[in-house]
Amino acid sequence: MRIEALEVDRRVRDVGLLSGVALDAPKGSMVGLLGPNGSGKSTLLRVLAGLDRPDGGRVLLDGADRARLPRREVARRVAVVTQHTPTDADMTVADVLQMGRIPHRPLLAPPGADDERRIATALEHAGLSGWERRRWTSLSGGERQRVAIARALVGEPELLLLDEPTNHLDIRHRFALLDGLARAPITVVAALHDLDLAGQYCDRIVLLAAGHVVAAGTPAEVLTEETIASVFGVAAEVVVAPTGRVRILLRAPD
Ligand SMILES: Nc1ncnc2c1ncn2[C@@H]1O[C@H](COP(=O)(O)OP(=O)(O)OP(=O)(O)O)[C@@H](O)[C@H]1O
Repeated sequence: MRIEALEVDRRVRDVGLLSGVALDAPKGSMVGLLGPNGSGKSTLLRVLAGLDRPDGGRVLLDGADRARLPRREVARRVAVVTQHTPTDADMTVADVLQMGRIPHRPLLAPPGADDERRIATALEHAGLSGWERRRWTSLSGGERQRVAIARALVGEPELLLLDEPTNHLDIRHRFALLDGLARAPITVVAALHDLDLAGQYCDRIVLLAAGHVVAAGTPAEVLTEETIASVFGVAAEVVVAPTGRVRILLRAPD
């Protein structure tokens, strides 16, 4: 599924959080939302996810205004993982993943064997095989993050919106997650803080600062030493591989 943001504005009590933001994530692409703290990444993801309404502009899903699409259809096709955990309740991991299957069942229908098979597969991909009966409340931060992403994927979405999906993950699981997402035929829009990971895995990058898009394009176009210095105030060494992947070495201030 393709998602586009056209001239999106978002205001809260007359304070502009987003202003004229444009984004285009073609079907199957992985788009990274980058920017300093408070630049508007989460705000934009919430608007893309339909959790907040834009005060101006539009969000299109495969060319159709998302505000006019039936909610259940959007819930079946689009999954969102915010920074808030999916539940505070004392549920099992299997219960949490069953929440991701709800839009795929007739209303009030109980889970079936097919749901259970899909849950087992999603847990296997998350490296959590056999964790169905573990209590959600007993999981570590990184384990919860992997379960939250597995819950999103178990609904087999065409579009996945992720807010800092790697912030609790160890380095091996960061690579495993981004590698899996880059290979999957899903469109992904993810807010990320790790410029080096974004440079290696994203097809396109949208760089925000103070609610505006300051640069958008391929990692090699956006993640230049000049742009990193001016937007983040950090010196970096950027190496672009022949594959187009970008490696970024950040330098500690003297
Ligand atoms: N409900 C609100 N009322 C007032 N200001 C808000 C509200 N929600 C967000 N903001 C402000 O909007 C700006 C953008 O916030 P947002 O959470 O989108 O930033 P971010 O880029 O995701 O930041 P971070 O990297 O710290 O997660 C911040 O300055 C934040 O304080």
